[in-house]
Amino acid sequence: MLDQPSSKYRAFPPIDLPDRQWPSRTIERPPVWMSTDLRDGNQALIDPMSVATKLKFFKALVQMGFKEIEVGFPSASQTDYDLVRLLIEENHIPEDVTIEVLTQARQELIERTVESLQGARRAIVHMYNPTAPDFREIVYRSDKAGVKALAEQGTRWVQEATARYPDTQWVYQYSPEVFSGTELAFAKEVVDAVTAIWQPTPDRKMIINLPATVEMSTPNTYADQIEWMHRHIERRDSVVISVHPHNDRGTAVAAAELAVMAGADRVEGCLFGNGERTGNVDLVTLALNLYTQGVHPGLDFSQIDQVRQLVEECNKIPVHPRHPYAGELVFTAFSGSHQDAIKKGFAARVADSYWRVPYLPVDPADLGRSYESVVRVNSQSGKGGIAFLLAQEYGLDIPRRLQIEFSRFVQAYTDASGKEATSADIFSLFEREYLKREGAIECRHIEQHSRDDQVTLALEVLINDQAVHLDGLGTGPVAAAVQALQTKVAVPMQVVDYHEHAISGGGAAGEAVSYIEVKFGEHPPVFGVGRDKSIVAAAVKALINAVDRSGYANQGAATACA
Ligand SMILES: CC(=O)SCCNC(=O)CCNC(=O)[C@H](O)C(C)(C)COP(=O)(O)OP(=O)(O)OC[C@H]1O[C@@H](n2cnc3c(N)ncnc32)[C@H](O)[C@@H]1OP(=O)(O)O
Ligand SMILES: CC(C)C(=O)C(=O)O
Ligand SMILES: [Mg+2]
Repeated sequence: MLDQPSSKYRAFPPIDLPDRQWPSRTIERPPVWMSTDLRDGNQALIDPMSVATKLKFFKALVQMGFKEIEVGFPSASQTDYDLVRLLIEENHIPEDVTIEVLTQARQELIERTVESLQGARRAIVHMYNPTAPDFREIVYRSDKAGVKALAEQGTRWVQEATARYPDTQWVYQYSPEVFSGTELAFAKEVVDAVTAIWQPTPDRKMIINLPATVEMSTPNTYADQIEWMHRHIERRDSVVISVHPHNDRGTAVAAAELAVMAGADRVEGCLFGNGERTGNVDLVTLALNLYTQGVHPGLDFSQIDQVRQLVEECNKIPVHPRHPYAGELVFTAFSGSHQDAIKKGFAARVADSYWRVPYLPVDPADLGRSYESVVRVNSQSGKGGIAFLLAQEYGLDIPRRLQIEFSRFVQAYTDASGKEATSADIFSLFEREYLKREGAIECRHIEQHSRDDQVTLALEVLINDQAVHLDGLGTGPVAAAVQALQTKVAVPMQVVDYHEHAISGGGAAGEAVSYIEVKFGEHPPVFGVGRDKSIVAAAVKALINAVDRSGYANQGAATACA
């Protein structure tokens, strides 16, 4: 039993912002994205990345469209230092991409950080110091004045160090670390003091990053904090407001979205939410959330599986199968009613219209994911999913009542195995029962002649391994085949439904398939299915399959042979 928390934890106090504007805003364009996979993400890994791995990750981030990438903490790690040198010396940084590096507000670290960036065309130097009360009191044994003085002093050190390399276009980023827990008036005081020293202008902006270093409140409170800063800080037109939400409460994505509505221009995060503890905000989810609202995020996740594989390989951390957009199972429906709705949604789809497939917030094809994974069949599934797989993968558009009949075979199979039935399993069950049934009656040869609206059929069939010749006459091939076969069936046969179509996909493309539903005497109808290059042969095979499955062929054959 959990202890009573009220004497141990305090609620985060609400922000006094009665005229808050963000709740009625919408996001109409993407923020500037900054990937900190190679810094915040990397510092949280069990095995931090090597230079080679970081380079591979960096190139992939560039490919995805990131224009700002935090590549490391070069004063802390030789690997990070070497990576920065490699990126610059081997020209791996495209013209429109800016690398960023992090440093504490310590002079020797700042000097080495700036030194690592020598020769860069443009670079962001990111300095941080914690400003929240717990950090002032517990970690730094300091006070507000001391923390503010450190921010100011650090900014001057960055100014002095960068001035030594005038060929680089320097961008300064300051983070009041643990902004999420800092008194707003004090956060503003520190930020204003920093911008007063750096003197950004609208043409030479600096970045003020307001991190939820630890996520401490509901996302609306973070949005209030951001809107308050957006409305109160000095030199707002010369500042890019950036947010850096961590996910301690599991609401970083919501916090980032509301923060952008509240005035943030830029979002820092990691792919799939890697990062310290519960991670940084997930940039993939944020970007694709925008995409599904009709706003292009400016990042390319059109091959999401490849992105996921790369990140899993570099971080050595798996992406959860239910992770939004990218998880292995997120475009998979197992349950019958979901499959049914998805199948109907795909069937009703009109090209170039808005996406309206029930249960699927995004078209898997937009993320390079195939439809085959959309529907998977287990014992929770119904006819809809089974029919969907047969249609998508084998081009079989089976009629509704046949779906009901066939789903019983699949249900028996999944119940017995306790496992998922793959589309190959389902197709093989379908073949075993209909298309390649090894029954008592089999078609060997068909000859058709037409005259005066009448069709004559000559059939060679095997009944219980005996060759039999049958003739039939009718208004069409199906009627002629019924007449031919009736001589071998003990009860009257009546075709109650018939469908045929050409197969457009799968291994049988170009063939025709016929579905026939036949009533035998007073018994419930039975389906037969036939497939052949010739539509007549497909129809005859379907009828023979129905006769065979009905069980009356044996009786009829016995009678005929007698
Ligand atoms: C929220 C974040 O993600 S912040 C980024 C965190 N990332 C990292 O720390 C990864 C890389 N860091 C490191 O490798 C090391 O911390 C180093 C090399 C930077 C520094 O190492 P050390 O000098 O051994 O210090 P250590 O790691 O113990 O840091 C604590 C000291 O730094 C000081 N410090 C911590 N952060 C800052 C800061 N932002 N500015 C100034 N001083 C700071 C602390 O007050 C403490 O000082 P003290 O030793 O006088 O008490
Ligand atoms: C360095 C800062 C921005 C950080 O990672 C954090 O506060 O979480
Ligand atoms: Mg962080």
